[in-house]
Amino acid sequence: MNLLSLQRLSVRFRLPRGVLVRAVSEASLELRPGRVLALVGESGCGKSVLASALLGLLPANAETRGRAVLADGAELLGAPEAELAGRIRGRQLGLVPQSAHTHLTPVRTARSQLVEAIAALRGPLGAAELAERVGLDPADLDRYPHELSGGMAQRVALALALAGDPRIVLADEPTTGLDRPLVHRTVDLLAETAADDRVVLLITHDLAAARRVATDVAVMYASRIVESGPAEQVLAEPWHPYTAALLAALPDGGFEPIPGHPPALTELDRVEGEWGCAFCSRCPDRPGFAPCTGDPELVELGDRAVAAHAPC
Ligand SMILES: Nc1ncnc2c1ncn2[C@@H]1O[C@H](COP(=O)(O)OP(=O)(O)OP(=O)(O)O)[C@@H](O)[C@H]1O
Ligand code: NI
Repeated sequence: MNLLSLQRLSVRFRLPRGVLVRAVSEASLELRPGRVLALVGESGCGKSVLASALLGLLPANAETRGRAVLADGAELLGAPEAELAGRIRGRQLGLVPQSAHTHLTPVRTARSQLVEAIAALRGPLGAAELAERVGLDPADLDRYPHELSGGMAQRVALALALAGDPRIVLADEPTTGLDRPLVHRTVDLLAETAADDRVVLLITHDLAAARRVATDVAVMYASRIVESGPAEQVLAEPWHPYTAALLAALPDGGFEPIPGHPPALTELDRVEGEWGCAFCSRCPDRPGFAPCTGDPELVELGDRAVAAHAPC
């Protein structure tokens, strides 16, 4: 059973003078209970836009296509704001923000913010129970945000995200700016959250953090998911040259940076039309200057999927 199923989700932004930004293209994902799905890829590839689409938080110039269906059959895309605010956000989908410290109101204790969230969302657990669930001493809830260590602030942020007892937790770059030990504690906490029969969508460009806790990985490049599957398989034996390049850029993968830059998201139709795949211009596997003859759409093979390259 899926808690959330994305079916060919696309998002584009309409800019003045008819310019279109293709931010998410045909993304399909299954979010299953007990799993941590890491959505990885370089900056600007569309990860946060995908999360915003699920939460109904896209700006007015955005257009969506495809489906995002909850376990009860509810469709998230295009759902009325009243339903999203009253029934979905916080209750079915919780959001762990990028920066826990700046997300908290500085002049109020953690407890008062948590109590308010529980009341607003009519959450089933009290503040002390939620604190315990995220490994926080309930006494620490009486601290003001500036009195919280980085680790405590992360735990408060997670407690806030869990206040409405959502089964789907979206964490968008929850480890940005943290030192390595705190990165580990934060993602371990998310993994514990998932073990509680929830699913965590961990959006990150920290592949090492993803490798630590993810059960599943989806790799995004220039608006498309180019590879997905069980984490241990995808990260040990990547099929897409972009996944391989990301792994080679890690310290223990050789520290080999990926040359060049992704194409502009306003240029993707042209680039894919010309080259078959948007990664081609950076692809180390590409023989000479022959374009990919593959289709950028995902092909499923068992529980893995990869954009079909005639090998780059
Ligand atoms: N309202 C908007 N109008 C036009 N373009 C937008 C809008 N919002 C986002 N974009 C573009 O969509 C693209 C995807 O952005 P997104 O924030 O999803 O990237 P990301 O993968 O989350 O990157 P990062 O790792 O930096 O967070 C970017 O090129 C961004 O400029
Ligand atoms: Ni290619």
